[in-house]
Amino acid sequence: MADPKREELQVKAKRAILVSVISPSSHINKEQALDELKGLVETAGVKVVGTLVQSRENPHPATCLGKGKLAELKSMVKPVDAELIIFDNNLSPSQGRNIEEETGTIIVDRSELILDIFATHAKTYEAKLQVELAQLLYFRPRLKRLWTHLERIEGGVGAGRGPGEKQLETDRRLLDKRVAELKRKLSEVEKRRERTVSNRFQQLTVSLVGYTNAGKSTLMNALTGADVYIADQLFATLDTRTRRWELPHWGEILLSDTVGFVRNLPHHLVASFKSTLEEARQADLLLHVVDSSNPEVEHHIKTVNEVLEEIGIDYSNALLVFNKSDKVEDRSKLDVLRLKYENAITVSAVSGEGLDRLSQAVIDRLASGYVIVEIETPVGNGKLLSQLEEHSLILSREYSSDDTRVTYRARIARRFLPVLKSSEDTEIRIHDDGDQGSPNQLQHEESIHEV
Ligand SMILES: Nc1nc2c(ncn2[C@@H]2O[C@H](COP(=O)(O)OP(=O)(O)OP(=O)(O)O)[C@@H](O)[C@H]2O)c(=O)[nH]1
Ligand SMILES: [Mg+2]
Repeated sequence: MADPKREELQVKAKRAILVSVISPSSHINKEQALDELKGLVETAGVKVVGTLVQSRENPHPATCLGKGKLAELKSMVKPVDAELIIFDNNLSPSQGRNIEEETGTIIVDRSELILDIFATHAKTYEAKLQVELAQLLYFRPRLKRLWTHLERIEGGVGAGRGPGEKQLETDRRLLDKRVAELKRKLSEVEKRRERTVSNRFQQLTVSLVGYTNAGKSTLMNALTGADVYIADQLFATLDTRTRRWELPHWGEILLSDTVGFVRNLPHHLVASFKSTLEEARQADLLLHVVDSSNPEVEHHIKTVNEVLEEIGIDYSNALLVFNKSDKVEDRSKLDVLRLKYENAITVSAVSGEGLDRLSQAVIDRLASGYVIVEIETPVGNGKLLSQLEEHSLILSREYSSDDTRVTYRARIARRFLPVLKSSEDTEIRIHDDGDQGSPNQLQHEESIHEV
């Protein structure tokens, strides 16, 4: 069921020249400049037929490339039969138009390309709404150019002249209407999600975040087993990116996967993907997965942290996971990284190396925020039971021999401890040991209430 409106916005041409304008002081050198873009382009199903990199202090305000390079680009198009030119830079609407006029070829910039990839990959209802919204917002100021695309694609007469202002006005109004409609639908979905997420208080959640291609999904499969999609009634509203993860000697938690980050993420996309990252915002712990075999690893870490900050997710407690250790050729580089990021865990989602250590580190992190409580109370203390059900995970109930009293054992976040009020006939004991809350190993006891 292709949505014709969306179809129009997708890159259809298949042969492309890739272009990048980089600053001479950039950490990226000319040879590497297009590596990432090549990966993105291939994901979009486009064939690279030529490349051009210019080192320039600042992109030219009118054409991004300097005059000479622009002429060079123009001369490259015909011999290789390029159907479009893809810039690694983000172009202003007028830069895009100018380059298009100069080269006579469709121009796609970094944001458009990423939007296009997201549009093809969006699977869930919400993701589709978000991508469409992001696309419309991005294209709005570029409508004029888009019309030129369409005319060229259809080989229409008057290519390059663009539609009359009147037509543009009508289009903008239609577009604004659709934007409003998408926003309304999204806010409904968000409300529903908020409810689902907050209902899941008792179940601890860990979220995987990280640069695109770091191996988040692979790690998710390795940790949770390939086919354990959630089919349980209670979580029926979750999509398949959240799975159960059985931590040894700890119990079951939820692990959720998120969309990958890239540098220069289109601004509108960041905003509209905020709610997709709601899982990450509510998570008890973030696992920040990085591809430790990638030479850009430190920049990836920085980018991810910047995006997290931009969308208001606290990453100070994230646990860094150096993935793909099997692929690292120069182990000494990995050692340097590990010295720098001392608490990071090194793993390979493919070979399984380090996964046990990762589970243990996750348990240690989660445990520090939780304690086990033992509460003895008369049977029928409904108020206490409902408090426990709301704020803790009940691990066991045991009745006294005459069935008049019950002892609950429950795991509760420290911050919720004040909720539990002792009374004359209720005794609360907190088990707070080095293992902080592992349900199987209770040692030291600390009583907050003496009967
Ligand atoms: N050698 C090696 N390859 C890995 C490892 N983990 C993941 N990969 C590969 O890296 C590629 C990307 O893996 P994904 O799991 O899709 O990465 P992702 O982080 O989910 O990517 P996005 O969903 O695009 O953000 C795949 O080809 C994986 O097979 C690993 O530990 N070692
Ligand atoms: Mg993935």
